[in-house]
Amino acid sequence: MLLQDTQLIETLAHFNRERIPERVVHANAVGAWGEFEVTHDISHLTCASFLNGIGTKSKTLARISQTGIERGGPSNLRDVRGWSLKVYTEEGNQDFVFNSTPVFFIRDPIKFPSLNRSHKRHPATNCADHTMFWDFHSHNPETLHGLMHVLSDRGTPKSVRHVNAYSQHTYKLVAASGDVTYVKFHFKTDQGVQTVSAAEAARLCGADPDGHTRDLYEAIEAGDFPSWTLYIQAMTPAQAETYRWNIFDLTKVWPHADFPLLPVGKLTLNRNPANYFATIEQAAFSPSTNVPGIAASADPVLQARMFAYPDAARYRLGVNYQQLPANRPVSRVYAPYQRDGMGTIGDNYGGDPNYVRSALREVRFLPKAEGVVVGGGKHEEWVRGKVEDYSSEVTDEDYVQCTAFWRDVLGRQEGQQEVFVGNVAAHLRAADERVWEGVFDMFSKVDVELGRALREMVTKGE
Ligand code: HEM
Repeated sequence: MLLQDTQLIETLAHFNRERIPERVVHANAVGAWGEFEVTHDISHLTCASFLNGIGTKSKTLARISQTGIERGGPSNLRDVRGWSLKVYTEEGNQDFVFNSTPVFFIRDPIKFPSLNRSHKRHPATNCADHTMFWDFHSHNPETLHGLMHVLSDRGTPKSVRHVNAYSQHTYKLVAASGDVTYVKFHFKTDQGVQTVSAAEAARLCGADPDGHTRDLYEAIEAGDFPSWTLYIQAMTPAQAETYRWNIFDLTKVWPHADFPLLPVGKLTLNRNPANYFATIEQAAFSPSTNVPGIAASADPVLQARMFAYPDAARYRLGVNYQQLPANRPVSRVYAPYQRDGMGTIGDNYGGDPNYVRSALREVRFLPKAEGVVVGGGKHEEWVRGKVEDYSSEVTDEDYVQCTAFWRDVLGRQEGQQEVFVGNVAAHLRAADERVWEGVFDMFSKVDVELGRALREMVTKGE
């Protein structure tokens, strides 16, 4: 064997470099191409062209993931499902990077690495560790509302076709006038929310670890296209000023009785990617990727995410990740001031001026609406506020929606309160006894009876 066998050397060398860093969270996923169609007019709320005109259709790419487990892990593990959608519009890409629970665990973004580490592997044993899971959650009880959703049977969906997706954050819709409406987005599955029991999920993790991946692929191949209906909840800035809940706190829902769901459109997934790595692994989604007419709110977690995702994409896929086929906008983007770098694809703007304000080639920028600042919207950036250290202290008010979930959601579904206590107890029993008391206390604040039932089940080992 000689080094001159170039084909051999190239083949082995390339094989050694096949892996790219997997996502630090949401590594395990399925995905598909699809189409979004506007069914209801909201042009008075947003100038986003893909949302204007009933019947307007846009191409999409969806990626539905599990948060904690590494790439290739069993698809039935209890977890929050991530739900990302890229809409390729004539004004550039619109990314929705949502989750399957209506609320998130934290509201101070610096806690995000801690949250995820407590769900992942212990630094010494390299095993999932229930003690650190409960140690984290019982000492950061703002996480409880999100946790209750995951520990109900919603944490073990039947398939990814049977999950809803929620923005959790408040976003802004911006009208052509610059007027702002605060919204929460909801994609509701048209297949209906369906779940499996904890016991069935555990069985499937062994019997069919790729179950959800195959389910979506085979449904699409068979022409049984899954779909979701997009709704918004809409609130004016004036309503936000006096609303009971801080709309920038994503541990809270807006009850539908206060802000009903308004239908907007329908998403259908109708084509499997020809190649998983090229399309789904190399896709990069970010809450900062917004078209004119959709903008981020002041939610500090959303603001932090707008840094985190492009940063992760540059690390994972390289500085030119926006040029990869899955991420490339379909509309013409002319940005000759962003060029070169590792993995440059295409003609790299040829000899066009690479500095601003050249007389050799005139560049016209989009006209700026009167009073509209970067990020869109007239309203919020004009409000004077006080800059102060952010606090995520927990008060009794934080338990109110947890209690409502326990009594009004689980309590109205036959047997679901018992299922919930059983799910929590089974998980907690595997944790060190030193963390039990804190967990009983936390659940007692939701409902005294819940705390008592949990204590009894865990301590008696029933
Ligand atoms: C401070 C809060 C958060 C931070 C710092 C954060 C950070 C990240 C990072 C670094 C990734 C990997 C991105 C990549 O490698 O391309 C990711 C993925 C993801 N996150 Fe977050 N995240 C946060 C909160 C949230 C919230 C609130 C949601 C849902 C509302 C969410 C949904 C997702 C989804 C769906 C993915 C997978 C994206 C994909 O399909 O490629 N995350 N997150």
